[in-house]
Amino acid sequence: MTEPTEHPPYIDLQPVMHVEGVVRLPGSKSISNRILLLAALAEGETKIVDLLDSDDTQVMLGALRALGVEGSEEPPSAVNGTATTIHRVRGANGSFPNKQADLFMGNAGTAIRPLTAALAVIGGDYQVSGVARMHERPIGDLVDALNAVGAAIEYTGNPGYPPLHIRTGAFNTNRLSVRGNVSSQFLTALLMVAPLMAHTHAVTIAVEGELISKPYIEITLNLMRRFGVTVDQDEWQSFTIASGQRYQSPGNIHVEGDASSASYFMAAGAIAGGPVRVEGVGRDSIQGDVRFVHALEQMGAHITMGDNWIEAKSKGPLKAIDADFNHIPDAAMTIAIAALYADGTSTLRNIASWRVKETDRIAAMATELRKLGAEVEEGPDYLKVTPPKVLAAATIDTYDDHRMAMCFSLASLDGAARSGTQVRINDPKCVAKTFPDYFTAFAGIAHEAKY
Ligand SMILES: O=C(O)C1=C[C@@H](OP(=O)(O)O)[C@@H](O)[C@H](O)C1
Ligand SMILES: C=C(OP(=O)(O)O)C(=O)O
Repeated sequence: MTEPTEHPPYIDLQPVMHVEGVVRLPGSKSISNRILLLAALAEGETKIVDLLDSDDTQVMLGALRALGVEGSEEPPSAVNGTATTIHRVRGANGSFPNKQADLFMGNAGTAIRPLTAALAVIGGDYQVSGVARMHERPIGDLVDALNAVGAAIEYTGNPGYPPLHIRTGAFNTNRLSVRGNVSSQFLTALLMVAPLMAHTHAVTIAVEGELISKPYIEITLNLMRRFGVTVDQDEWQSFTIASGQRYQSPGNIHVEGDASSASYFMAAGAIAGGPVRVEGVGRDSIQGDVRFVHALEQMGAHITMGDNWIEAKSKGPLKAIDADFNHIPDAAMTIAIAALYADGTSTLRNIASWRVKETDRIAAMATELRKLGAEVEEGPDYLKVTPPKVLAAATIDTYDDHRMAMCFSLASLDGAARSGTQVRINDPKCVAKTFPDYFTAFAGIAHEAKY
């Protein structure tokens, strides 16, 4: 593997013969950004252990700092031989000290959506923006839900999309309604701020129509509970927050490893030998993406799980899969790559949300898989992948999408079938969104083919 130099335009991955090893996962992005906001809204100081350090958490930390929320970071320390980080957030108890701020949210959906809801409900004078792609990612369903009950949010660019201007509204409602078929993050955002609207009366949030990515709502409800707020759930249709509940710091809270980041190593083990073990998530995880390994099992991989680890190894060539991946949209991208090594055509269904994420992931995946020789059929909400007999060497474009870069590293895993051709990944640094050290971790389990 050629290590990247300063701002490398690409990284070349030599064909890998065998994978084996142990990877300690970085903290979960979804859990980290939720905990940061809940800790900021809570009463008391929260000590956060093993927060993810990546672009998405840095924008959340930066925004909270700009809003006057106080915090500190301790230098990493070793606990039982493993490096551990500690962040402290002093909760501002349901408000933000700074009533005016210009907030840059990068391309972090888990930051901009919940924070927009919090700013709208708390009130002030705030500008909220992101990178160019963030200004193409929808936020209209959330803005509509909030403005319908008295928020004062305006679009300063294109209607339906950031950037936003948020001013003080006048809330007096006990019922909100939100669409759930574009992103579950809108419902997550409303759930997280509902206690701030429920001082004197209960607040119910109704979901209009279909709700996608449901396991992420479970993460939200779980973490709200850890901060002292319980939600009465009526299936996936409505959520009620009883009055008088306030966020209280749980004292210490630990961030489990990122289950979506685990998917690349689990797939590597399933494709190219293994065993590969990830540490930091396991059967106790609150992240829906751990269910990714069930899809790998269906494809024929051998999976074992402990409370806080998962291990994957190959049991022979992978079998093609035809399944609904609505519940694990992020980890499902890894299945599209595992499909390159399967014995027939795989179909990933119900993945329309891919089109409004870091890039249009259905289009990007189809284009790049074809470069490797796969036959790909792309639909509005599905992808069909038929692998080639032998993967072609290719230069993969990553569209500023961390998951494109991480997924396509797995296309180097057919060392046995390919003599000396390589995969080039353009702009590998885009992995910094959630996993800055990804390529070092990948090199740690990858054993190159020798010719
Ligand atoms: O709430 C969350 O932490 C997330 C929800 C999902 O988004 P959608 O609900 O938009 O599918 C997922 O893709 C994203 O990476 C993280
Ligand atoms: C969709 C993703 O991110 P975001 O939190 O920005 O929606 C992702 O990480 O795959």
